[in-house]
Amino acid sequence: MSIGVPQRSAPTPATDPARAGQRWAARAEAVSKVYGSGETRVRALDVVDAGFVHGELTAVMGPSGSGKSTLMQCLSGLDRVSSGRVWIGDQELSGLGERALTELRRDRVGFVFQAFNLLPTLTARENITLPADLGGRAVEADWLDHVVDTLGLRERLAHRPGELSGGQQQRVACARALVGRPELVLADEPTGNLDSRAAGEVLGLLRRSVDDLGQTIALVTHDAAAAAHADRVLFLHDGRLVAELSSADAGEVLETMAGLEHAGAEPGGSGTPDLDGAPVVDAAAAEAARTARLLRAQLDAFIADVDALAAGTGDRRGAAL
Ligand SMILES: Nc1ncnc2c1ncn2[C@@H]1O[C@H](COP(=O)(O)OP(=O)(O)OP(=O)(O)O)[C@@H](O)[C@H]1O
Repeated sequence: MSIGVPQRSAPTPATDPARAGQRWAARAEAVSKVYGSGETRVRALDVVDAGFVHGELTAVMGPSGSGKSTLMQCLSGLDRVSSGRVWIGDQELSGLGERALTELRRDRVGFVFQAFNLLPTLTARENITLPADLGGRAVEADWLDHVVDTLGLRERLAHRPGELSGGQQQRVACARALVGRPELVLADEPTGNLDSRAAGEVLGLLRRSVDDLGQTIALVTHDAAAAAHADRVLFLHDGRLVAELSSADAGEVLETMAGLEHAGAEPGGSGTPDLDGAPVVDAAAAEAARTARLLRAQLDAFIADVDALAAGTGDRRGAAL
């Protein structure tokens, strides 16, 4: 498959006739995201149209710096788009204030990251129910049982993270993301810290959570074997959506990635400077900024919960902590 570098992304998901009637868990329409200004200006996303079909596992691939994490952050409202529109289900994000965005993230989006982000002093069960406990929502016991059994965690519920393997910790993080039945789970390099056996286990359970639990998952990965678990694979290059594969095997994914790198992406590179000769933004700094934004969002959620508690609507916090 040969990959050119098009001037614009693939057809708008909402208007593409081939996609008529699809139910979108999330979509981005003509989304651009620009970081910085002047010489350090970087166009991380450049008029991207991308949709995530309800009940499917969609992988997002592309060379380093191609905009994968930025797309995930814009989709989840962790970052504001510079232009374009984003929906979670039928809720458009652009008109929402910070508090409404925080609540939408908490109630309708589940996150799984490379670092498992479990609280070390809580048991696996307490970690899984923490978001619901913080939000003052009851956990449906039958659903919790179903998720725990699907993920093979029944025997580990009383263990703390330090007593679990990396793969088991990531399964707990997946259960935490799934138990609230979010519209969308965003999994950003969830197997990046795992050995190949544990990675295979986690990918298998993400697949089962789509097939058996009806979940919608967006999976950011560098690994062609991981992307081969997906129903569709979207490829970003220089901030643009440049290719899409359905039910691809690892060989087809690798071939497409090779085409992208041949088209001029920097493997392991660190940016798409907007101006010729502009300084390249340091990837570690971008990662630190991303972590800071995530922590900020968690803090916002915490503050919103405290406000709810003060208003008498969030009475389960004490039980969790
Ligand atoms: N907060 C930020 N400030 C400035 N530039 C940023 C910021 N976040 C990302 N970038 C830049 O935007 C571009 C896209 O970054 P992004 O992290 O989305 O890429 P990626 O495809 O996820 O890369 P990787 O595979 O290395 O994680 C890069 O050039 C990056 O340096």
